Amino acid sequence: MPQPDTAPLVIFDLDGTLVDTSPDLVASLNHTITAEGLEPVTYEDLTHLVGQGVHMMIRRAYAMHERDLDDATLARLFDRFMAFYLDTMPGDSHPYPGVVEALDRLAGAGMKLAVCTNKIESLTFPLLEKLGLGGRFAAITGGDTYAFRKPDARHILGTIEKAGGTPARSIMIGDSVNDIAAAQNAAIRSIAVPFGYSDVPVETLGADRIITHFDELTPALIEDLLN
Ligand SMILES: O=C(O)COP(=O)(O)O
Ligand SMILES: [Mg+2]
Repeated sequence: MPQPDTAPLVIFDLDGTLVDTSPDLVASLNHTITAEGLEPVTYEDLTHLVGQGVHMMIRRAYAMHERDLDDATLARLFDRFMAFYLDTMPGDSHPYPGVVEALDRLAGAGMKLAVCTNKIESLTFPLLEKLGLGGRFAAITGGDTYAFRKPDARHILGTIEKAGGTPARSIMIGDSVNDIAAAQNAAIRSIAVPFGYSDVPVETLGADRIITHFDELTPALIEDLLN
């Protein structure tokens, strides 16, 4: 049984929650697909493309343009995307307003922090490092850390275990259906943010709370949701 005084663990999604990566995701994807003669995607398209990693983003861009994509081309385009994204990282990507202050506030109150993202580790780790956020988390898990990823509950449960937390004292914060469904599947509390890349209104996701700015993310809110 978890002890009631176990430190809360606050788990963050990355793309569209902690960091606005949209300028660089769009630029890297367009660098990749326009070389194959496809029209560039727009920022509005991004909400339908992100969420399940780079391979899926390329696949969805091809599907959007009604173009076939064989496995060998996908592998080549993945390498092209990775090279460009890593080379230009962090580019224009930046933490959302109030993120750093919120992380300071929660850590200052003795809470643990973690990242659970479907972005693969080889992109997640350098991005967090380059933005100066890397050292703040008890655990960082990516879309390829396990053989499963959000919305699979085991991605969140694995993150909690790695961070030394307990499900009953953990809360997931994310921008998309993957995050809130994963939290529900893991039977933990969740908070949704409306400024990320959801393709549906976040009000429809069934999160326990919606915050519109990180200023609202306080130790008192976390304790309130966990009680
Ligand atoms: O990179 C993706 O496709 C999604 O990443 P996220 O889980 O951090 O939103
Ligand atoms: Mg996200």
